[in-house]
Amino acid sequence: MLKVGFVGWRGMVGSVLMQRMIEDGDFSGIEPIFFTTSQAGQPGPDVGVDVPALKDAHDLEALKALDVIITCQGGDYTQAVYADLRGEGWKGYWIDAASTLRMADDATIVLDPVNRKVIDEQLARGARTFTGGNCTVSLMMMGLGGLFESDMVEWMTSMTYQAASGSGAKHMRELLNQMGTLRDSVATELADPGSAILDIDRQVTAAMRGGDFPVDNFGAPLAGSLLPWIDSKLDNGQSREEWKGSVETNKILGRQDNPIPIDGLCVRIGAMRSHSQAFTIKLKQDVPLDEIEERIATHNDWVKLIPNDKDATNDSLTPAAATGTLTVPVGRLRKLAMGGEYLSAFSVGDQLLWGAAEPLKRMLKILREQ
Ligand SMILES: NC(=O)C1=CN([C@@H]2O[C@H](COP(=O)(O)OP(=O)(O)OC[C@H]3O[C@@H](n4cnc5c(N)ncnc54)[C@H](OP(=O)(O)O)[C@@H]3O)[C@@H](O)[C@H]2O)C=CC1
Ligand SMILES: N[C@@H](CC(=O)OP(=O)(O)O)C(=O)O
Repeated sequence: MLKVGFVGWRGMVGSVLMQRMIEDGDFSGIEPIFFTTSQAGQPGPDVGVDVPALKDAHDLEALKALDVIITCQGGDYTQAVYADLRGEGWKGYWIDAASTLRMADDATIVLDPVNRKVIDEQLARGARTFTGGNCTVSLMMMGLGGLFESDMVEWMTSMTYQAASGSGAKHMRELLNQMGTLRDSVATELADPGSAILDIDRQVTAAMRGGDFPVDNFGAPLAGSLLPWIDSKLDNGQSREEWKGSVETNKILGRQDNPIPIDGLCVRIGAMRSHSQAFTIKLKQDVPLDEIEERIATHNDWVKLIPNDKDATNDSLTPAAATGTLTVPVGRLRKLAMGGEYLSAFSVGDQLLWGAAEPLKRMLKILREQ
């Protein structure tokens, strides 16, 4: 029976992973061992099978006894442990939600509905390090996988609308506190249908700019506003999040030698946990729209084509509709005014499911089938 160690299982991404594994009965047939950086010795979680007390996540001897380690603990933990573990000769499988190792030569980015072939090739070569992709990248590829599979894309831009959860649990709380503060600042006026909307707007703006507005985590108002920068700045003016869109997509597709140009702007908005993206896609040829729709809709079991009309779009192509589901709706498909080779599309997806936990969960399953 595979001995599988879980690190970071009680965090936000880890909790979603636990929930999905319990739902699908993934804990039966493995020997799960839970690790912590702060609660060693405490009882392990209830996952439907007996588990030992929590072990110290920095205890290399305990980690070396494992066949597989799945970590959702974050990049700092990976930095602290991975190289030492490999340095001491550990040959187990490392499955990681963090970005730290993604672009390393010996790491494979996993998104098996899109790149199962790449994963299988890497396994056959003896690869032992697997990482989940960036959330916007994985969600984009789940939605548009059919276009990549049929090699239709010459280049693409992705303009993102990313949820607060991508920054972590504290940020989700702060977004709600910001929303509440704004609402509370005009509670009296809102209760009076006769009050002037421009007065309400002035008060809300003053509250947003006020010294006691809660911005400790985001550093700026997000509720009632947006933040057009995610992650650090690179020398070429891209944000790191924007850079990932290109390098990770091409690595997932196994075409680093012949990359598809992909670029865009990544923007944080006041959604809770579903990322949205607007795409401009330059096709290699003027392919008819019904063929494009067919390719997209039949690529995997989770993509859902949304008709390009107002009711269907506002009903099904939103964070409110996609959150908590594995469905990746794709819509607003139409040819742009620039010509038949220019396609627009819009997609949404839960960034904690396909954007983080689900590819890791499925990679463990692939290992179990080996
Ligand atoms: N957030 C996201 O959207 C995505 C995140 N990732 C990656 O996953 C990593 C983890 O992200 P995320 O899950 O958001 O991180 P969290 O901050 O939610 O959890 C990380 C760790 O914090 C510790 N912790 C301390 N206090 C608490 C508490 N009150 N509740 C739960 N855990 C607590 C836990 O470790 P311990 O038990 O050891 O104390 C936990 O494993 C990221 O750093 C990133 O590398 C990847 C894709 C998307
Ligand atoms: N940066 C992403 C979340 C994330 O954790 O990405 P990565 O796994 O690439 O570090 C966001 O803010 O939405």
